[in-house]
Amino acid sequence: MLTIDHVTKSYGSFTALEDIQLTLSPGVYGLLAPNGAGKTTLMQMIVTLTRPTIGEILWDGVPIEALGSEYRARVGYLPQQFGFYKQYNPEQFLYYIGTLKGISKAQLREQIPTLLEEVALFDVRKKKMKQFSGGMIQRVGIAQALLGQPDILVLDEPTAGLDPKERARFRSILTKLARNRIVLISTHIVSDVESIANEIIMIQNKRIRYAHTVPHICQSLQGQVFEMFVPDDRYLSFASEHLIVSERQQTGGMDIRFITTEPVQGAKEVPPQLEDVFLFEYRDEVER
Ligand SMILES: Nc1ncnc2c1ncn2[C@@H]1O[C@H](COP(=O)(O)OP(=O)(O)OP(=O)(O)O)[C@@H](O)[C@H]1O
Repeated sequence: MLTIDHVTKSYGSFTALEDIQLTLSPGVYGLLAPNGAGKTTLMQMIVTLTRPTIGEILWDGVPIEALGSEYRARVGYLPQQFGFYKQYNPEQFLYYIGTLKGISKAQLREQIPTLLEEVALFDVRKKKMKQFSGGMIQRVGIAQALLGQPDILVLDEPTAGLDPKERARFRSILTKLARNRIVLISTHIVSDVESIANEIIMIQNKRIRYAHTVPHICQSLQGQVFEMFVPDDRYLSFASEHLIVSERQQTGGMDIRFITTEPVQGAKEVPPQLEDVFLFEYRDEVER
């Protein structure tokens, strides 16, 4: 179990995260927040690239700093900017990274073919990566993070730049990988994690806003999400009075999904979704 115990991180006089308190046990965690909220900072502390200014991180009750390399061997990390060698094929690259991680040749021979299968790259294992799509490169990135069979897998915006088909493939791969390990995925795209995360962690104003299941988080907007048709001539005044979460053009007006605490005539209440909560919580930060 990984415990983030009252962690604050400052860069000089700027505080990026404040009093973060989290407990992670095996499962998928979606770290969901707009850019700049501190997702990378939190992940970098978990993978020991940077240290908390205040507080500490513990693995099964022991501070990770005290565990040193023993802890780092249990962690797999895919950074936001993942550096790879275009001239290498995935198999060569995994041998190279595995050797740097100190994994024995025998273990690599056993692990690499399985990993390539798991991320659906076995058939292209001998192809140079310069020919690969963004999605294929990200899958190589996951495979390298999985070398050494880590207990904690940290993926920083792994779906950035991927098309919808690759995103779907990614979700199904991650679901399989999450058995018996902690998988922490950061994203600012709700649909990337909504269906696969056991728990969603939202950061707001440098603190944890939510760390809970999707249904539990959605309850926060129960009875406040509505849909209705708004004719063109009423659209502008409606938009200025309500928080619109989505809209679809129709003849003569718009089908609008919106959040309100006041009753609106003709509006139909609908069950809240995670996207509604995300747009509501970050209404001043998210560009729409
Ligand atoms: N080394 C650093 N020195 C100073 N400020 C930093 C440093 N690293 C991050 N920050 C600041 O801390 C805040 C959180 O950054 P962080 O990269 O953790 O956010 P993020 O949620 O991962 O966003 P993104 O997806 O854009 O990376 C930002 O305001 C950022 O400018």
